[in-house]
Amino acid sequence: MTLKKQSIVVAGGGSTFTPGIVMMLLENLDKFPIRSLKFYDNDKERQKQIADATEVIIKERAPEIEFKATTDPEEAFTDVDFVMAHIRVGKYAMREKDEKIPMKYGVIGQETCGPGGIAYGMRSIGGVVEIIDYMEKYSPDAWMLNYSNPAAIVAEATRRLRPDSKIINICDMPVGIELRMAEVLGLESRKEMDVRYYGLNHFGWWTDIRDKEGNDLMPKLIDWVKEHGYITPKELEGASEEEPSWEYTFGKAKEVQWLDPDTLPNTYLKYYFYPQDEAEHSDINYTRANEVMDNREKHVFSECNRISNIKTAEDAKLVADDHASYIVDLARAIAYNTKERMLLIVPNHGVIENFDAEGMVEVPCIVGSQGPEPMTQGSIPRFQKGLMEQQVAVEKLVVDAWITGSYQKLWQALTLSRIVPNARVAKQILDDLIEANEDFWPVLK
Ligand SMILES: NC(=O)c1ccc[n+]([C@@H]2O[C@H](COP(=O)([O-])OP(=O)(O)OC[C@H]3O[C@@H](n4cnc5c(N)ncnc54)[C@H](O)[C@@H]3O)[C@@H](O)[C@H]2O)c1
Ligand SMILES: O=P(O)(O)OC[C@H]1O[C@H](O[C@H]2[C@H](O)[C@@H](O)[C@@H](O)O[C@@H]2CO)[C@H](O)[C@@H](O)[C@@H]1O
Ligand SMILES: [Mn+2]
Repeated sequence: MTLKKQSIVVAGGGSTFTPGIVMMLLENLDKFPIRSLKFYDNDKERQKQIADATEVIIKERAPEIEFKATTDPEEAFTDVDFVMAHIRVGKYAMREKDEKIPMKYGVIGQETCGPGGIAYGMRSIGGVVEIIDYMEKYSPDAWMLNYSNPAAIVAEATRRLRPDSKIINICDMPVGIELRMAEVLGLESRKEMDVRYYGLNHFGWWTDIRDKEGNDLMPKLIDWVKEHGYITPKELEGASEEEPSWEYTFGKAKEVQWLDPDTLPNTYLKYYFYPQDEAEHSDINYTRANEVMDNREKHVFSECNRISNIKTAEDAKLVADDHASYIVDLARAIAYNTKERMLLIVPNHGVIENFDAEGMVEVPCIVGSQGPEPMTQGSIPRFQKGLMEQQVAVEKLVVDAWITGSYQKLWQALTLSRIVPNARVAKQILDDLIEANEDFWPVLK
């Protein structure tokens, strides 16, 4: 069967993840053929560095694909089937502030969790909605596959502000963890596992993992994780290629797992269970944003500029990663009705029987041309229900604050977060964040 060739625009073409997505798309042309690939960004210079290298790569490896980079929305979003969005409103400079301002008050600053995530969410909502509107104006039949973070707040905002839009919010943290689970189990691929999982984005639990013969893989995984977290056997023997802060996170997962011995946790729960540990472990003068600027950002841009300068990508050191494989799986599922089973962020609507119907939950879905069809997860225990009710209220209050311009709602959101110790500290952090974000947030009264 001849597969329809797709037209894609990457929104946030200057993203450090764009090369990985390009490499993954080029590795999958047999399964996901492409006629046109465009980049869109609001920072021409940043995007140009990635685009110039991509031009060399495509000329050498897939010259039949029409490639263009632009900052013009009409040019970018006309005649596309998919918008693959991974923007970072305010870029790393603002991520650095998200991470350092809370630390002034002894509170962990993090990209998508707690005060850092709330600040990031207040910046992202406008940028993501703008891209949805461009897509619907210029390619009304297209789907938006959104990676832009903080996915939980962006998902709640798009549910409220664009309820009928064809947008799917996704996260690759479960993918990254499942890759490690597969290594622990000695499996060839994480796709040999069928999982049951529920939660909010960056706030969930695996409850059942089986192989294709239906054998229960949870006991072996639980035995490993309660001892080692998601550190793999190879890493345990000292053969780690992971960045130290990520290795620390995967190791910390064991202390998170202890809270519910029958499940396996998303790594991000450490921020909600051990916020003080995370603040003590963090250096206000050099946070994750600094690590990313010094490593991933430097590597991606220097490698892209090298390729552009020598005008060949023969020895390109750009790799497709989990982030990329997932978005191709999702695009294929929609384009060709593959009925792929994937964790996606969708409106609850009864998927979790005893949880807020209007909460955006991360659960296994069967994906076809009509989009995601969630798989019900039944009732959840009091512990997780209590945690999720509190966290979803934080996320909803942030969207309330953005929509209404309410200082009070945002103060409530910060105060309600498990990561912030009290209302006074919440207000101190809020007032600093308002000042730092004056170019990005709506005016709060
Ligand atoms: N969902 C997930 O699991 C997951 C995984 C990895 C990364 N991400 C997210 O992907 C995004 C990109 O990450 P990164 O580290 O590569 O960031 P980055 O700063 O390297 O790239 C983001 C790009 O977005 C552009 N941009 C910012 N605001 C824009 C706007 N309003 N319109 C168009 N373009 C805009 C920037 O100019 C930049 O080129 C971030 O939101 C990050 O959190 C999500
Ligand atoms: O601190 P960063 O920018 O390196 O990562 C923050 C993101 O971490 C998760 O994505 C990971 C993914 O889980 C891992 O498997 C691999 O693909 O790297 C990604 C980026 O490092 C998380 O899901 C994202 O939401 C975060 O933005
Ligand atoms: Mn994520």
